[in-house]
Amino acid sequence: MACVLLLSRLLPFSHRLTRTSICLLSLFLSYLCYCALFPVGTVMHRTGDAPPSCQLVPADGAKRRLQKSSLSCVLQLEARPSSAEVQPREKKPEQRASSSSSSSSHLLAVRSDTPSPLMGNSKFGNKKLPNAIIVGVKKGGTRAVLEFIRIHPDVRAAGTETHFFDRNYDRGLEWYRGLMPRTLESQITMEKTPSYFVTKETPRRISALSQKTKLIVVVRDPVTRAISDYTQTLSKTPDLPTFQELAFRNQCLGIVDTSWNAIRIGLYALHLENWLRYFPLAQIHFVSGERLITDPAGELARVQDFLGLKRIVTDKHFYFNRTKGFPCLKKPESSGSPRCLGKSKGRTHVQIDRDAIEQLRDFYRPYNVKFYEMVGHDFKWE
Ligand SMILES: Nc1ncnc2c1ncn2[C@@H]1O[C@H](COP(=O)(O)OS(=O)(=O)O)[C@@H](OP(=O)(O)O)[C@H]1O
Repeated sequence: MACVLLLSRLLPFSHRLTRTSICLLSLFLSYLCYCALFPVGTVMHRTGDAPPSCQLVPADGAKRRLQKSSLSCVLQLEARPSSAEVQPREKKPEQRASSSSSSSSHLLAVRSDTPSPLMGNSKFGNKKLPNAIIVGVKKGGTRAVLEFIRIHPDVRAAGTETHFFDRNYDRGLEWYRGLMPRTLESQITMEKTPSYFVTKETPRRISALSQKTKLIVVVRDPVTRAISDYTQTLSKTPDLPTFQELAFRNQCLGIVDTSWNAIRIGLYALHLENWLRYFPLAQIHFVSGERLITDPAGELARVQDFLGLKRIVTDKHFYFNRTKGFPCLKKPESSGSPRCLGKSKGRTHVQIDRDAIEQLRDFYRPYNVKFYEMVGHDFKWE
């Protein structure tokens, strides 16, 4: 109003203006003063409130989503730690492990073994250290055994290789336990890490934890196993030397390079000696990697017997997938689809010339014979 009075005095021709036009002008000038004193926005929202266009609205009962996703909305919501809906939840150790690409990437869905917090511990059990471990051998068929046995209702398994007893021992038992699924009292906890079989410290460490731990070793013709191992490494490292260059110190003289891991792993008798210093033979079960492919139900029957489980996994659960060339799990009755292991299982092997294969067969023969004697079973790797 002060502005209006001042203006009316300054205007020499005001007398010519009608009362109405002065009123209109004063209203307009009042509006200008008001705008100068209170810029747009200062009175729209209380501090801390999101603009209405950014508020969270319930959708589908449980989930919430942003009504509008403008950048300003996103920034405001990020600054609100209490808003659980927009905070990415921190991954649990087993989830971290599951999502990382491991050497044993597999198509079978890794089960989420951790129940939702709403379920509560009493109903869904506790995380326990494993009662049974598949300790080897690399490329023997360890993933197939684990995925087949874990369809048994009394078995629960860690989805990924923990490497606790070889690479992660310093992390401690609670770290290891944290990787395990929750189990009921009646259920067996399992894990598989194929490198355990050839790691010197592992048998001592497992026996120090529990001498009752049941051990499973999936063995396969060491020559085929070495070629499978090499094929896998080559798929990740294309400029690798040839198989023969790595397998022999001198191929003409038939001198095999036992320092190459792919060769060393196949010396089963030597590795087993180390295990027998800590565990009786009766506590170790050997699965034939070859029969696991031709008769998965038969091999799984023996695994269930060894673990003291009712024979629930039977031939009803398997079918032979011609495209894959391997047995796969049938569609479960409830839902889902048939499940085969992933692309890294059942690769086409690199072609190795017959002479090299014969030389390796000669090299492994005495070790194989010794191994058959030790375990009391002829695996017929000829
Ligand atoms: N049902 C079924 N489906 C696919 N693959 C099967 C199956 N049963 C056994 N196998 C054999 O498993 C071999 C891989 O062994 P692992 O799982 O022990 O490999 S790893 O050490 O975990 O990388 C894999 O070796 P490659 O054939 O050399 O790829 C398979 O021969």
